[in-house]
Amino acid sequence: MIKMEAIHIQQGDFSLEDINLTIPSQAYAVLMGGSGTGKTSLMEALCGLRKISSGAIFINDKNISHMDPWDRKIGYVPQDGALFPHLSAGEQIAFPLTIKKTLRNEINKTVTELAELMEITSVLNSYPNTLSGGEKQRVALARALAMGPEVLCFDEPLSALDEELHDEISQLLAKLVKLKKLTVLHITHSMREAQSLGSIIFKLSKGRIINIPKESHKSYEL
Ligand SMILES: Nc1ncnc2c1ncn2[C@@H]1O[C@H](COP(=O)(O)OP(=O)(O)OP(=O)(O)O)[C@@H](O)[C@H]1O
Repeated sequence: MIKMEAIHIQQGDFSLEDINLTIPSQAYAVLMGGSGTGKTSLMEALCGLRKISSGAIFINDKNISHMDPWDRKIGYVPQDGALFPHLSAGEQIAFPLTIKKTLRNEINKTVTELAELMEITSVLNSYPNTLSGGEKQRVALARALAMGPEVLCFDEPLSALDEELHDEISQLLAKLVKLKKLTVLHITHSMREAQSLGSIIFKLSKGRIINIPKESHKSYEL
């Protein structure tokens, strides 16, 4: 379970105050809301990439508010995947494990397993500039899974993909999350995406989190 309690974020003139969000274990939560409402900021706070001024964040009742990002057991796929241009696909997947000084043979085993799962074994030695859009997303996903996370965070993971690829990666996300029994927070502007993947849909609007009941997803004005 993810619990964000009374979160306050201040950055320049923008602030979020008293944000409360609960996502049950193994739920697939989708976060929607207008541009600039603070969705990415909230996700980055959860991942430990943005400072919170006050409040607390729990994962499965453990207070992670002051933990380093790599200790939070959260896999993060930022907007556009954010692959490192100078690392091969295999090195990208190995990266979080290298930071944690994992043994080389353990790293190799994880990279091999994740590459098989993501069907990217043939491109492990390729660099991002030669990967297709779908391959890049698969590498970013594999990298997010490398540390064996309990939670996955996706920031608009499908928005840059064409329709065919959108459906392919969308199905892959749904499959992975079930297989690995993960709890998910996924940001999107697409209600279609939210409806097809989400078990819970939240909207961030005017500094408040609103839970959109499942039965009213279709008619809800975003
Ligand atoms: N480092 C920063 N310093 C100051 N202001 C920032 C910083 N990062 C983001 N902001 C501002 O915080 C607000 C929220 O940004 P954020 O990226 O969280 O919104 P968002 O809901 O994810 O938007 P979008 O849907 O367009 O991606 C915006 O007004 C943005 O300009």
